[in-house]
Amino acid sequence: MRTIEEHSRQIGALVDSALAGRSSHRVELAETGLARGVLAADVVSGIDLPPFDNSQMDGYAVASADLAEGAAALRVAARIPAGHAPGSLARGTAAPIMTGAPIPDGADAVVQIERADPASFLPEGPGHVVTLPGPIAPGTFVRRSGSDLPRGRVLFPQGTSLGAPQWGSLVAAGVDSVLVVDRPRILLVSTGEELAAAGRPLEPATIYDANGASMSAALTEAGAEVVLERVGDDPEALLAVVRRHAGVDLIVTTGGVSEGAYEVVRETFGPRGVTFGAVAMQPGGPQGWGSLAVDDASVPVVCFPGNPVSALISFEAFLRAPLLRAGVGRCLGASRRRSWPREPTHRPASTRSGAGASTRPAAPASSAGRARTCCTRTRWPRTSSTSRSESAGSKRATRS
Ligand SMILES: Nc1nc2c(c(=O)[nH]1)N[C@H]1C(S)=C(S)[C@@H](COP(=O)(O)OP(=O)(O)OC[C@H]3O[C@@H](n4cnc5c(N)ncnc54)[C@H](O)[C@@H]3O)O[C@H]1N2
Ligand code: MOO
Repeated sequence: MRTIEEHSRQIGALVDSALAGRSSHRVELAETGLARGVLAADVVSGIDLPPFDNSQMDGYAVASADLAEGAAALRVAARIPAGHAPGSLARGTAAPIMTGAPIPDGADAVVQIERADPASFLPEGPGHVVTLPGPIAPGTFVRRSGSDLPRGRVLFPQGTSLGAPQWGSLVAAGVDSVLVVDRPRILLVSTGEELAAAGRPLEPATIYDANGASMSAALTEAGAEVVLERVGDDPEALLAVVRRHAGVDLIVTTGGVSEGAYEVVRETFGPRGVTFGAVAMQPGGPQGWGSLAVDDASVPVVCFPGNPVSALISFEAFLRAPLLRAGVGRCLGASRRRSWPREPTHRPASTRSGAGASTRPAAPASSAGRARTCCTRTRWPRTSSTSRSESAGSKRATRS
C-alpha cells in the first residue's frame, strides 16, 4: 500500500506534465469582469505611470521658491481641475489645484488647502490673495511622472497570477491586451449505473450525482475548464465519452475503482495503462492513476473513489495543489516583499516631525524576478484511521 506522500508526489508529477506547455490566448483589457488568469509572457508598461506630474492633494500649486523665506501672501491664479491641462504658473501666485490635476509649469510643490489661510477655496475671479506656510520642500505632494512605474519597465513577469489588482495595474500602465495561458481542460466523468442528474425525478435504486457537482466546482475553483459527463457501468460508453473529448489535458473520474463486480473505471482503464491500488488513507483509499492509451493517443487520468466524501478528500489531498500550481502561477502573496509604498510618498505635514516632507520615490508596482510561487503542496495527515464515509444508496442494489 502506498503512502499519501508517495501518491501525492505521483499525482503531482502526472498533473504537472499533463498541464505543462499549454497554449495561450489574448485577453483585451477593454472588457469588464475579467476572470483570473496566468500571464503567458512578461508585460512591460506602455506609458510612464503616472503619465504626468500631478497633485497628491487638494490645495495650491506653488513655486517653492516663493515660500523659501517662510509664510507668504500669494495672488490666487486660475483653478486647475483634474482632467484639464493648465497654463504656466507665474511667480508670486498660487493656483488652486485638485487631487490628480496636472502640476503647471512654474510650480514644483503643493500646499494642502487645510494649511492655507483661508482654509477653503476662494471664489473664482481676480484680486484674491491667500497666505501659505513656508518653507516648503520642492516636490511636496507632487506625484512625479513615471515614479510608480517608468515606461518600458516589466510590470508583471510571465507566470504572474492575474486578479483584480493586476488587471487594474495593467490598464493603469497603458497595456491594452495580454497573453493569458489557457485554462487546463478537464473531462470529469461521474460513473455508476445508479446516478441521476439533479432536477430529475429519482427512479428506484438511483441517487443523485453529488460528485458531478462537488468535483466540477472544486476543479473550476482550482482554475480548470470542466466538462462533466455521466456514464453507467458500460465500458464501451466510458470509452466513447473519452473519445468524444479527445484533446483534454486531464481526465478525472469518480467511482468504479474498488473491488466490486462492476467497476467500470478499473475494468476499462486497467488494461489500457492505468494503475489501480490502495493509498494508506480512509476515506479515499482506492485510487487509480496513469496514462490512458486510447486509439493512438494517451491521456493522463486520475481516478477517485465514488463515495462523495472520499472523492472530495482525494481532490484536496492530491489534485488541488498541482492544479493551483498550473493555474494560478506566481501570486502576489502576503509573504512577498511589499511592492507598494507603505506610506504616502509625501507624508502630510501634520504627521511630519521635521520641516521637509519625504521625497522618497514610489516603488514600481512590481518588477521582474521578485514574484514567487505562493501555492504550496497540500499536506495531509498520515493517519488512515479516520471514520469511513458513507453515501446514500447502495450501488449495486438493482443488479440481478
Ligand atoms: N470489498 C470491498 N468493498 C469496498 C472496498 C474494499 O476495499 N473492498 N472499498 C470501499 C471503499 S473504501 C470505497 S471508497 C468504495 C469505493 O468504491 P468505488 O470507487 O468503486 O465507488 P462506487 O462503488 O462506484 O461508489 C461508492 C459509493 O459512492 C456512491 N457514489 C458513487 N458515485 C457517486 C456520485 N457521483 N454521487 C453520489 N454518490 C456516488 C455509490 O452509490 C456508492 O454508494 O468502495 C468500498 N467498497
Ligand atoms: O476509502 Mo473509502 O474512500 O474510505 O470510503
